[in-house]
Amino acid sequence: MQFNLTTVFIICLIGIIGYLLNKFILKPYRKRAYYQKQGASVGMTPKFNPFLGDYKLILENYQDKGKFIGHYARDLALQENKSPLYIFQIPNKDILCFRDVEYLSELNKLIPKYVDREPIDNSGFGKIGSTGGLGQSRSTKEWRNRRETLMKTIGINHASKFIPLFLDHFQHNFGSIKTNQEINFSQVANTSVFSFILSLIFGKNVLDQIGLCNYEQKDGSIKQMKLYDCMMTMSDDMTSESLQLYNVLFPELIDYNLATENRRNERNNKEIGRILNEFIDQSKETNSVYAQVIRELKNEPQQQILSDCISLLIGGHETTFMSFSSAVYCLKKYPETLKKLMQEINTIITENGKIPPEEFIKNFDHKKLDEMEYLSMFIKEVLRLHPSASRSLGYKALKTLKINDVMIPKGEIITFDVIGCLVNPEQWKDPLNFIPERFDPSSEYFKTPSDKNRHPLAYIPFTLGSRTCPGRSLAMLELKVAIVYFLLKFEYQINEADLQNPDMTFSIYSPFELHMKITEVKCR
Ligand code: HEM
Repeated sequence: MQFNLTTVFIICLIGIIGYLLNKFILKPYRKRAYYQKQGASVGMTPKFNPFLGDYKLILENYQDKGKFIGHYARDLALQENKSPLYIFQIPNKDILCFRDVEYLSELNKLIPKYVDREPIDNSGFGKIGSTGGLGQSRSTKEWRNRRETLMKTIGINHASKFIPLFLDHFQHNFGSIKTNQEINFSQVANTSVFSFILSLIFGKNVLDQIGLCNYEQKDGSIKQMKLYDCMMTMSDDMTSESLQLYNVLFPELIDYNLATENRRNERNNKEIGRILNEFIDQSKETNSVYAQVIRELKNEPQQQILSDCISLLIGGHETTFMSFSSAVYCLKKYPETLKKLMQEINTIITENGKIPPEEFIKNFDHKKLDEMEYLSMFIKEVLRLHPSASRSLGYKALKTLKINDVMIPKGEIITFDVIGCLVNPEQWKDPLNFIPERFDPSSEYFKTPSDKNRHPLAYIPFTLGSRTCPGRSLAMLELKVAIVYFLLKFEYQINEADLQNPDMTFSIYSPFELHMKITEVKCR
């Protein structure tokens, strides 16, 4: 018996050691060797760090310099020795990132038949619904049908009908700010965008009608919270959890909720789902996105539509308020840009003093936004230099593929290196300089450094193809309205140290918040 137990123990130990060696050392090295053999088209960090892979650099940067994952991708993209693809090696999950337009173009032709959506990790709000939502599902016929219906309801061609609702939420959160008040802009923008998108999806005043969540705190005690606070706390929790070393080393802990913290996140996720379901069951709302989709897609299960709506909520929240923060930040960092934009607002919006700002805000004429060419270029440049999503969601190679000169094995996880494309020095002149005019065909910056027209895939803040962001039109409109609203209403200051910080940027996983002083409230 004694002997048997010892043998079993030794066999198990050898098994575990073998598993760990394979996972952390053999597999990643094999992957590197595979791509190294294929020549210079696939880049990788010069030295592989056993156990942590490229995550070591990210963690160091995150902790020591206040940098975050997006910076890592940007730094990589700016390296001199550029390759069109690179592998980003994190324990158990190597990801092949595309950053060259020709390769992207080839990849795009293979989506969705041979390359399709694969969630990179299983964490997050996507689990609130019982099934994967819009952003996590494979591109089936049913998915296409659901996506088209949802896009119709978020107003792909006439999103302007949501402007009054949007302004209501902005006025509610920004309206009471006073002259000389110091504000955490990120927080106010976050609340405004979240409450807008939640109302758009589930109905006006949803936040007042929804019940309290029983949120499980880190010490195990339950705190009753409003849905908004619950989701925000959870989002912060999940960001910090995903950077915890144990989750980095063993992503299975997140996938299968094996660590205590992940189990707690899962329980809180379910609680948010319970509150939303409860609300939907008793809601009489008929105009919300959810209600419209339920009416149109009678054969789809209610829980699938709820999951899809949550995809919209998650996809349309952080990305948009972070981009708004970047825009407001850039205006102070680049005063010439602010001057030009104010001139355009004076000429087109307030017609050189003829229309008082408060009157314009009350009767917002969205057609005037279409005339604001500089505003459009400004937002495009903000999304180029500060993309709120530094890379796409995950895709998977469904069979072995050849993309140009690179063989990609079946099962490989693939993403678009959004930030890498947006600062690609072959496509953009002075890629790190903020120049809105680069979107003006008459500007010298409109062309590539070799004086050619830019490739259509050079500009991909929302990515491209059949899985491109379904909220892009809504997002562009929201940003235009939000910026005009903010500039008509406030004068503000951002402290010099923040303006001079070259790493300050606002995007998913960014550790920064935008603080400012409101120096004048120009209208109520
Ligand atoms: C400035 C704002 C936004 C940016 C920069 C942005 C960017 C992106 C990016 C890069 C993706 C990944 C696409 C891919 O994997 O190829 C994405 C997907 C998605 N976005 Fe957005 N987004 C924004 C706003 C919105 C809004 C307002 C909504 C909804 C109302 C939204 C909903 C979604 C959804 C549902 C997906 C998943 C699409 C799919 O897999 O089919 N996004 N977005």
